[in-house]
Amino acid sequence: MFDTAALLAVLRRAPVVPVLIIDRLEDAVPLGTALVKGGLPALEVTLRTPAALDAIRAMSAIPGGVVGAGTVLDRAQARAAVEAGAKFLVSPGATPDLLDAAIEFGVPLLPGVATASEAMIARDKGYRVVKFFPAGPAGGPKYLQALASPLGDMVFCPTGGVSLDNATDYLKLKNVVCVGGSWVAPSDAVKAGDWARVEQLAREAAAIAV
Ligand SMILES: O=C[C@H](O)COP(=O)(O)O
Ligand SMILES: CC(=O)C(=O)O
Repeated sequence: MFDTAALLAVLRRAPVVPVLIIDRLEDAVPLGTALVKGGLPALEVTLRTPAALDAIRAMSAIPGGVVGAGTVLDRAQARAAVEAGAKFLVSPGATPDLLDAAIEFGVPLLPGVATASEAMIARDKGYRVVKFFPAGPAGGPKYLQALASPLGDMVFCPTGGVSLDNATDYLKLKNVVCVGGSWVAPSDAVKAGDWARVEQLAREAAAIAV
């Protein structure tokens, strides 16, 4: 059975889960440290770059952080992420095999869904916490609000097009537990090694009040 409590324990630590694309391994620890210092402990390292798995390994040592893997597309990637030390997994969509694999591995998975049917497929496997992706293009807060009554026992982490400006529109919905977004780690700041800016963006995100 899927461990909903373990996933919620990670997602409830802050209103925002940073979605990270790490090209240079040497950026991983200072980037993660700035985010954690700013108040965002749950870090989603997307498996979109060759450095991602090593980044997860390195960032797992950051005090106060909880490092997970994003863009997990299949069972093999889920296994590799868990072996690298990922404490949670995130996917843009969900296949039945990925949903099963996370349960078998005993690692919390936040599977992506964009429709009621996709949410129901995850729900059938025991998932009650899912990612709404891509949140903005798929319909934004109004769409998600419309799912709250029929899918009354599910909660969402909207990701994709979320920013400091619109995060509250999602976070005030009763079926939203947190939001995900890359805006707290802009690629120009990461390239420049501007960790003070990242920490400040994290601080603003962590302080979002609903
Ligand atoms: O691929 C996109 C990530 O899920 C985050 O989306 P974002 O860059 O709009 O915050
Ligand atoms: C979209 C996202 O957050 C992911 O790639 O897992």
